[in-house]
Amino acid sequence: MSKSRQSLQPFVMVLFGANGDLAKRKLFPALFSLHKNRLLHENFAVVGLGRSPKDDARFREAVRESVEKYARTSVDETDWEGFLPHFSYRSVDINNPEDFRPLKEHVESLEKKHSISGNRLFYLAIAPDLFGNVSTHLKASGLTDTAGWKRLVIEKPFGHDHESAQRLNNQIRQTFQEEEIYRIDHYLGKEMVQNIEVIRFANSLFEPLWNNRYIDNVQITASETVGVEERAGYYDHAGALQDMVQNHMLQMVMMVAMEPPSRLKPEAIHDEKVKVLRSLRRIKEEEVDQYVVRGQYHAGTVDGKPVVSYRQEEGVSSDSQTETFVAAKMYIDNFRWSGVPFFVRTGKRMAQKATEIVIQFKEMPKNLYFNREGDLGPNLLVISVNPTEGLSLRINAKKPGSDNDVVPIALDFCNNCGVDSPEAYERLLQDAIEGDLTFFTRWDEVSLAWKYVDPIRNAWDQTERSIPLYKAGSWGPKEADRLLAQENKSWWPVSGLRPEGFSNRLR
Ligand SMILES: NC(=O)C1=CN([C@@H]2O[C@H](COP(=O)(O)OP(=O)(O)OC[C@H]3O[C@@H](n4cnc5c(N)ncnc54)[C@H](OP(=O)(O)O)[C@@H]3O)[C@@H](O)[C@H]2O)C=CC1
Ligand SMILES: O=C1O[C@H](COP(=O)(O)O)[C@@H](O)[C@H](O)[C@H]1O
Repeated sequence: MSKSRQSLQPFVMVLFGANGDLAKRKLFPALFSLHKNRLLHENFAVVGLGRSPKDDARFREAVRESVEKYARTSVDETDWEGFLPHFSYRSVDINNPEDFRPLKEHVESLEKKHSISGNRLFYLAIAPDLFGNVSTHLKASGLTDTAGWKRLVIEKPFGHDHESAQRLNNQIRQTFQEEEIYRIDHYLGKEMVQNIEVIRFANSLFEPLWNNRYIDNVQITASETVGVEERAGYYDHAGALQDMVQNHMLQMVMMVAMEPPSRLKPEAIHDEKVKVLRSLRRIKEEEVDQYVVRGQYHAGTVDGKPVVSYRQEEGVSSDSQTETFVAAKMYIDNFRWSGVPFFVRTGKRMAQKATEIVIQFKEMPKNLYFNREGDLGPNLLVISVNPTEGLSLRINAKKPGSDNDVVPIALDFCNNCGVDSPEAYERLLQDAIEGDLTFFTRWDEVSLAWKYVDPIRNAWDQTERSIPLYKAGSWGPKEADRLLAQENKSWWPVSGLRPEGFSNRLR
């Protein structure tokens, strides 16, 4: 976030879904942080839209409450004066094209009032079945005919399979060009996910080793302790494959595996990411069991508290076969990665909340040294994404005072110890306002990601076998361990690098 305020642009944000959970928990606090850190132009306006009738004063009150509850930055009484007057509210039914005409008049009046020269950011924080209609009505009403720029920020899920995603894309492309579409994957707004490229391409130490000659396997975990929460209506149809693998997990795979881009420009970066997906081995329906494992949590204990099974959660069907856990073995069949398995796993109600990437390097060609257990442990590079952000390089060294007793030591770096990193939504909102597409997903990425997951979904939909269960509070079903055991490997325990664990002490 090194932009100077002079380079910032005035804009109107037209926020569909302004009474919703996402707006409340993420978007208003993100706007507040950007404003407080002087990262928004003084001339900006946000028009919140929802079905519920509300006046501007009530809406500003709701914005204020959400900022007070969820903002990461401190809030002073004096902050409101310069912030809340930028917000207004209109009641709009997205399914009623007539409602878009008064909206257009309102946006034009805001532009006049705040001296904004037509830059319009349309943000869809609404249910996915409304995405297409909004885009169509925006065009028909003339809201997208503007003297400045127009951009569409669209939340996930982008379709529920390749066909529906293609349909949605065709529909929004009637109104917006590809370079005007900002498809959100909030993992790309995370500090350490963005850092992967820097770690790889700014260190001569790593890049020569970043290939199948030196890397044995890659493991990516995104584990959560929460269950389905209040989202059963969506989740019981989506499952972890659609909710996490099609987007966040594959995005992390792409960041680890991509070739260096020719320039640090969105097109060049997206081109390299897409090449990874093109080389990603597609799994045929009949091969799914070889490569992918699913699971569903049953009752157990998480963080010391008893929790119910997935099927007992409110809104979940009592015989649901929806997966709340997925583990997959992926191969990227190109020169760099041929033969290196990428193991990914994600699940709800697991033992610990952690997103972590482990790069396991190959063993030495010949071991001169041994540790107490026998062979030396491999070198590991652990990129901790969430909740602690950091890096840990595990190497072997002589135990102080011993002859040749070798112990693993960790060279640790903590990115967010004592400092707060910006929230993913802050970064992404700022990028969308500034027109930087780098950390949004391009259509060909989304399309190829669906082509990877669709056969898996089809195989699971057709199987008569019941879904394997795992105990809430565990690391998932046993089958996930077998996926690695077939390759003579095992999951590294999630280190969940904690602030107090950061030191280059002997482990
Ligand atoms: N919540 C989260 O943490 C995350 C959400 N997302 C995605 O963000 C999007 C929004 O999610 P979320 O905020 O949880 O959803 P909510 O259900 O909480 O909010 C949806 C909003 O849409 C409005 N709305 C519904 N129907 C209409 C309509 N016909 N016309 C106008 N407005 C309408 C509602 O307005 P009103 O209340 O006035 O009827 C409500 O404010 C979804 O695509 C979701 O998948 C993605 C990642 C995380
Ligand atoms: O997109 C989603 O991500 C969250 C997990 O995000 P994180 O930033 O907390 O790791 C997940 O809970 C949710 O089901 C999914 O839709």
